Amino acid sequence: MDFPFDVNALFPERITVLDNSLSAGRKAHGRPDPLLQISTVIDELGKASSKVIITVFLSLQMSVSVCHHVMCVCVCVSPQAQQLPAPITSAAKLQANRHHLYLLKDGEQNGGRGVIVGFLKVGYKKLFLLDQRGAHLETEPLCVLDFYVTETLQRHGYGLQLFDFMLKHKRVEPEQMAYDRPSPKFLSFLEKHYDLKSSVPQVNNFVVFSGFFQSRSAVQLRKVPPKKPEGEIKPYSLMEREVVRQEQRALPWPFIHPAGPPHSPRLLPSSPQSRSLSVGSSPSRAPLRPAAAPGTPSSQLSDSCRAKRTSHQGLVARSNLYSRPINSRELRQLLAEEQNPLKLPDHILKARLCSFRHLPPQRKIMYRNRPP
Ligand SMILES: CC(=O)SCCNC(=O)CCNC(=O)[C@H](O)C(C)(C)COP(=O)(O)OP(=O)(O)OC[C@H]1O[C@@H](n2cnc3c(N)ncnc32)[C@H](O)[C@@H]1OP(=O)(O)O
Repeated sequence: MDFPFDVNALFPERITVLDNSLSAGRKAHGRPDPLLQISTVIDELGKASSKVIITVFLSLQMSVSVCHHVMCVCVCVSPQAQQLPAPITSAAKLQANRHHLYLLKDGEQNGGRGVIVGFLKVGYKKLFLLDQRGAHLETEPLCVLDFYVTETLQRHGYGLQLFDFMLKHKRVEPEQMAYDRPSPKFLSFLEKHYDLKSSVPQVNNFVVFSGFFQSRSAVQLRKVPPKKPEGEIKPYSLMEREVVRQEQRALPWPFIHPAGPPHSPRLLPSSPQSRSLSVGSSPSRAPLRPAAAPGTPSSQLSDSCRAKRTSHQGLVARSNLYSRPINSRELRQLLAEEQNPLKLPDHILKARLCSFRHLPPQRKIMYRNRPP
């Protein structure tokens, strides 16, 4: 790839390592690095590399379209129109990340001004990977993120020169690295030059080879902590108990009881109507639902609830006539009187009696003294 400026002046070395400073090392002729030109080189290489990806993407897409919808093959005119990915490599992205970009030039070409042959971009990434046994590991390997050699110069050994340089520079072995969506050419390259062929299946786009997990120390591979053990998670039963406690606190007197024993069966706890079945006074909150039309099933239900509530208020009022805590027989009697003809189901009656029996003495006194 040639440029309208002197590549040799810009990049004195055969292979230049660029980082987020976009500095090419030695400054040519005492001048500051021509950032704009370096940015142009990176951007153009990034675009060229992404074209390869886009071509693969489009050919895959076309073949899928042809297979499944013979009549609906869409011709893609521009990457933007197809919402294809932006170049993986650009000057701006390099500046924004802690990656390293290796640039290979051929200084002899282009009338001695040199051409850019290709580039390789690497960087560390936090990855969750599966080992051969399927265990999740948190890793942060050096990853190959982008790799490109100009079309006309491929299969001339330039890729190998770049890759070998990077391995020495980073002091890393090929099997210790992860590869971000490697193309078939790149996979073939890795197999040919580094004998990397058996990859360990992953659920993300990264490819690692079998040596990856053996060659890493325990420090580099951190097992992803297992899901919280059951004991640490607040069990549902406890949460429910907490809810019950809150409900008990919220239950209007006298049907609350302080601890332990069974109490009124919970009937649709979220429904104000079901709540009012077991209360002795009107709900303090405004109704959550609009009033139902008369004659509808829900209006019948609320009528029945209202009647029951009135009945309970009556029960409270009558119990206040006693000058001592009433016993269960008396309560039963009161209930029978108050509920008639609205007979409470046995289990509710039983629960109420039970609830009453467990009222502490002071509550019973309050019960007695409570105004109607
Ligand atoms: C994580 C990523 O970056 S994935 C994207 C990788 N990049 C690409 O696919 C872009 C297009 N391809 C290229 O730019 C280059 O082919 C690279 C970077 C993959 C390899 O660079 P090269 O200079 O071609 O590699 P080099 O000459 O050192 O090695 C040649 C070997 O690479 C593989 N290879 C290179 N080109 C091809 C090709 N067209 N078809 C199949 N295999 C190929 C082969 O194994 C080849 O050996 P062979 O010729 O004996 O079959």
